[in-house]
Amino acid sequence: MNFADKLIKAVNQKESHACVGLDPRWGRIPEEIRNKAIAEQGETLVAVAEAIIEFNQGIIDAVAQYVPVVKPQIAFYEQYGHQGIRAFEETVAYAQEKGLLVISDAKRNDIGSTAKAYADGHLGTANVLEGLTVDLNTDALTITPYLGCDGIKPFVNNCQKNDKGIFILVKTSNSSAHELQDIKAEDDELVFEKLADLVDEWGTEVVGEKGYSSIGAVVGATYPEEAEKLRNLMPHSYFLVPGYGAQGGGAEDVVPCFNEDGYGAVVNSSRGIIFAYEKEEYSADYKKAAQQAVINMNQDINTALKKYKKFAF
Ligand SMILES: O=C(O)c1cc(=O)[nH]c(=O)n1[C@@H]1O[C@H](COP(=O)(O)O)[C@@H](O)[C@H]1O
Repeated sequence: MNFADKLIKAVNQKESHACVGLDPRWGRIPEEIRNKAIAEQGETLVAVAEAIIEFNQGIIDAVAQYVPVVKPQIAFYEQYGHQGIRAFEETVAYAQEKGLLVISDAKRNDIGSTAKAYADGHLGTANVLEGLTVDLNTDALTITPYLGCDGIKPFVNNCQKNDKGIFILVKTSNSSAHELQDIKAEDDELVFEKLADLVDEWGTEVVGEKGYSSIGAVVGATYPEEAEKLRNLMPHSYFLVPGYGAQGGGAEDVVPCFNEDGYGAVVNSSRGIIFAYEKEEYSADYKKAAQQAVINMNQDINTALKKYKKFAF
């Protein structure tokens, strides 16, 4: 099944457009988890990996019933070397075991021949031995577009071949996004609009039964006006929408990322969910807090969609 169809099926099952970002920060993992890992493994990177794995598994158990997809950002793992990568792999495997789709947020790209290695590692099978599986193998991957189409093709090929998805950075959520993305390109079109045209074009071969392509776009919740334009430029692309919660984006801000059919975007929140236990209004138990935060986020988004879109849960 095409990735976009898989995503929509999962969205329908959970009645949720939310994505939980698994971005663990050592100092914000509950103290009892950190202390236990250090007691068992000493002050080592093995302890760091064990703490991350236990924390993530707790979050996954708490939210799996309520969201279709999770997004581990690989920077929070690879900073701890091979132990961090082990934690990433075990997190991905656990999430998939619990029926969640996994977007690997690794923002990859390179010249075509190197991009193929990235594509095979994250969205396929490294071509070494028959039957060898790759533990980084996720359902979708974030991609930077800077190198042009030869760096994109290997990812698109693997999406087609292996029913995977990609989300290409089009309009990012950060405050300096405009420095490059809003530069005027040809015909007064801005760079991010030109990118949107390309994403739409790259997606034409990978459209699923529900009318959405597996070639998606990253569009920040912090730019609702631009999102409206982008929705029109890429009617068949699914959007990954970061910036909700900790970066200030709210439910009304993400509405323009959706089509009238009530689909077309998954909204990510990382810190707002996984560290909800630090806030007074939530339980001090990090799992209960994450679960409540996700329930609130679903309600928030579904209510806003009901108000503005023809179809919604
Ligand atoms: O590709 C992304 O996911 C991404 C793109 C973007 O434009 N902005 C953005 O914040 N992200 C990621 O989305 C997550 C946002 O985390 P919170 O701000 O904690 O919700 C982080 O993993 C970011 O790396």
